[in-house]
Amino acid sequence: MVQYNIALIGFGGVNRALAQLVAERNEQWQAELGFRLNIVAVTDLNLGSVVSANGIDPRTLVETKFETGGFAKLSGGSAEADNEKVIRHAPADIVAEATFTNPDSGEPAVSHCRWALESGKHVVTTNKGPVALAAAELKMLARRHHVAFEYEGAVMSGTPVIRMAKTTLAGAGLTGFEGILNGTSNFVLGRMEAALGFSAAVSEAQAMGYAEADPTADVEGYDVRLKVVILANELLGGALKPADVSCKGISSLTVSDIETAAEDGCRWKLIGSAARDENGRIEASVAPRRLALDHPLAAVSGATNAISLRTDLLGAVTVTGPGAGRVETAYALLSDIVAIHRAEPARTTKETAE
Ligand SMILES: NC(=O)C1=CN([C@@H]2O[C@H](COP(=O)(O)OP(=O)(O)OC[C@H]3O[C@@H](n4cnc5c(N)ncnc54)[C@H](O)[C@@H]3O)[C@@H](O)[C@H]2O)C=CC1
Ligand SMILES: N[C@@H](CC=O)C(=O)O
Repeated sequence: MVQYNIALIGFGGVNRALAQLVAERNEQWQAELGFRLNIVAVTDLNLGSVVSANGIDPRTLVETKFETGGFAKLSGGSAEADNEKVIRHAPADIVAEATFTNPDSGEPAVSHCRWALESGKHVVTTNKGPVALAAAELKMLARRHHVAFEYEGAVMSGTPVIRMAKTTLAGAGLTGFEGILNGTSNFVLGRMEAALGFSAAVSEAQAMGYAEADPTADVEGYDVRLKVVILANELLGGALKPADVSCKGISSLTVSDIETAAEDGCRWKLIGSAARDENGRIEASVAPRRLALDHPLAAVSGATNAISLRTDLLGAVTVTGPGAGRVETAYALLSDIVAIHRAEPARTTKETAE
């Protein structure tokens, strides 16, 4: 039986959903994917940390109502998150980083990834900060330590974009993209179309688990800006920083703007885009746009995202699917683990007797 020991860093919506999936689907994964997951460590700023080489029961993790510092009550638990010690020394093969995204420095998530890679552990993350702001360093560390740095969920949650474009569209001549890349703002715009106020719509998005810890990042476009940087650098060979991407969010749009657009047969959408010109220069932006209803992105509703990848050989290839959500994003972590397993199963798997 192949089993990966996994450490969860940050125990909010996404990693909690991953623990729930482990509780429910390990047998199915073993049969279909050829491995199972064993949670050996969890840290969270509010809850503390817990480490157990034999594994922590995922049902206990998801079903217990922990108070602040509550992991101290578990065997091997502490009220302190102690991230560096846990990441460096827990007996994990894979570290799943899902703490909050810091759009300015990427910290502390960049350090979490760095500690894991330096100690020979694979990293899977949904956190946009390390990917947008420190990908070059973290990829170099991963190569040096013969481990993987995977981050499919950093863009469009569990909907495959980064790996799909890099592998399945290799050679198609990608020259640019435009898309709806933030589930919260698209959800908010839809609720405002139904005449709900801006703040109430944002509160609904928070309750659904779509929004960032600080939803300003969603509605001011900063989250999309990080995603545009990630896609431009990963898919168009850019070396963009957030400051290279002009950025405007949806917070200045009023219900009246939205009604006027509807009267004109249009709909407001927050669009992230980038294009490479013939000199190799990349222009990238984030801005609300009034789209005619027959535009391919106009019908994308709720927390759904969509991206049109412009290619030389195929024209536009459009992918649509969930752009946010706890389980949807936890699936992205699983897809990263599947990629690690398929790439080099002999490198890190632990063969244990059944
Ligand atoms: N929720 C979603 O739909 C998506 C989320 N993401 C990203 O995934 C990450 C996790 O998202 P959620 O689980 O929804 O966020 P969340 O806010 O529900 O959970 C984050 C958890 O990290 C913990 N945390 C914060 N700083 C920490 C630290 N220094 N050490 C240990 N724990 C710390 C918090 O206490 C919280 O429990 C974020 O970076 C987010 O941007 C990416 C795609 C979609
Ligand atoms: N807050 C983000 C979550 C995914 O990145 C969003 O709403 O899209």
